[in-house]
Amino acid sequence: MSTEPLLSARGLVKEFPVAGTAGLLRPARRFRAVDDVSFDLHAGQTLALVGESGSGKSTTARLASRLIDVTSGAVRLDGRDITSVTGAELLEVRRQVQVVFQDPFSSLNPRHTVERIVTAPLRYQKRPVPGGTRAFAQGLLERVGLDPDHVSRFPAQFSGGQAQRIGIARALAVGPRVLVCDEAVSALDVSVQAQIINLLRDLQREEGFGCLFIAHDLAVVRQIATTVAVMTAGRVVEAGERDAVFDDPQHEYTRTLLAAVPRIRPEWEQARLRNAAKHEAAHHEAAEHEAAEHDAGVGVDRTDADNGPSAGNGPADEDNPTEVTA
Ligand SMILES: Nc1ncnc2c1ncn2[C@@H]1O[C@H](COP(=O)(O)OP(=O)(O)OP(=O)(O)O)[C@@H](O)[C@H]1O
Repeated sequence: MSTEPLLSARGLVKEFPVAGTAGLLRPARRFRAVDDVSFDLHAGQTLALVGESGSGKSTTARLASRLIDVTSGAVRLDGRDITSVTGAELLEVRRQVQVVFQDPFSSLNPRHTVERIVTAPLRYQKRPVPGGTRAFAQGLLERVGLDPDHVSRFPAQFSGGQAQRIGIARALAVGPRVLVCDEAVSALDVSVQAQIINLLRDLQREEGFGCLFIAHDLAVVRQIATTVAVMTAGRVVEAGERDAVFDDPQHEYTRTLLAAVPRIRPEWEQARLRNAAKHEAAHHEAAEHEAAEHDAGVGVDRTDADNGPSAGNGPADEDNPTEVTA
């Protein structure tokens, strides 16, 4: 790859204090969750971080998006170290690097309309909403394949897949250059996962963002990744082009990980997937029905949607209740 990376990490280390180890004479012990991780992400490409639970993928993603601070190492956006920027510069990093979380429902405020949710990043960024909040929100919904007339609905009126589309719409609102998807399809049924992956691929083609895609499911990674970094115990043990890693794994751990993936889904799992797809369709229908009744009978109070105190979707934002800072 000859072009400069959009986002790069060099020697990332993150240590957390180990609870209950400090005493009067003993300093707190520290656990190294990320240990000397480096990677490059290029515009228009998807780098997947894979590995078993606890291998340090999410912590790496959080370091790369400045949701938590590094213990040491550097994260560069367009060649510029962002690990210690503050104020307006950090705000700009937050605009350029947006995150889509695993559980769409817990990352969307249930008391806010979709219109308010997807435009929150603009308020956080203190930017005007081009063309007015409603029209802008409708445009975002269209871009992620949702009905623009549903802007006044609440998260509970959507299925899991639709809710994740809302999370993606919110991330797109401020024109990010990097989209960090932290297990963004893991909570969804497999048929819905495929739809969201297609959506992400289409959006990436249109917008050219780089995508840091965190997943433990290798079948999902194979569908979306350009390059893959395999993590275990906080370290990257193998990295390279997707097909090279999948077809000719060099590290023993990668081989073990790949061997654990069933190549052909057994009949019982195919049946489960068919049922899950049916359930999702039924949920859609029920949600549609409920929403139609709601739209017809209940006035939606949007008085605080556009005028409230500067809401946003930064790490401590009310629209992102699951986000944490260390
Ligand atoms: N805030 C924290 N304080 C202490 N330990 C943490 C913290 N965040 C993560 N860890 C630990 O760091 C290690 C890596 O966690 P991380 O969530 O990055 O792994 P992961 O590969 O994303 O796994 P999963 O898919 O289960 O989230 C784990 O052992 C985890 O318990």
